[in-house]
Amino acid sequence: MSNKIIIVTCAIIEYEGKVLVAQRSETMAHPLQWEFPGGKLHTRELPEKCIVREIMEELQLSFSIRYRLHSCEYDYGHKQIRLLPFVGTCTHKEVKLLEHKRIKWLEREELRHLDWCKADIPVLEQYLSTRSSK
Ligand SMILES: Nc1nc2c([nH]c(=O)n2[C@H]2C[C@H](O)[C@@H](COP(=O)(O)OP(=O)(O)OP(=O)(O)O)O2)c(=O)[nH]1
Repeated sequence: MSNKIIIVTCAIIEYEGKVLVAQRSETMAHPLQWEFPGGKLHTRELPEKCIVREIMEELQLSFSIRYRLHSCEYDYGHKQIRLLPFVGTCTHKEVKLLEHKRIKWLEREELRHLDWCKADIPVLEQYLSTRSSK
């Protein structure tokens, strides 16, 4: 059990009916696992600003938020993460990979087949259960 909570924003980016997923590189924490891209909230930063900044910094994509999902906490033992998920879109699908190993655009039925970071599983389930009603 860890008492240090790291606040992390993440983006579920939808474009032409597909969803962007990103594979963490060998040198990152959770190497080669899949995630919704994003990053740590800076001091006094609004989560909405953070996620737009991170998606530009990591993928050179301009992210527009459509709605938020509930935050999800996960305890990795040595660190505790609170993920703040945002669902939105972007203006094109070509990315520049500045941190990740690769990305994929997947149908939502394909999303469960990946080796996800553990903290992302409840975010994914929440997204799959709410998306069709939005
Ligand atoms: N971005 C992101 N991080 C996640 C997800 N799931 C998950 O467990 N994490 C963890 C991995 C890291 O421990 C932490 C986020 O760190 P990061 O390395 O992506 O964030 P960052 O770009 O702001 O980090 P830094 O290199 O600037 O310190 O949250 C996710 O879906 N997206």
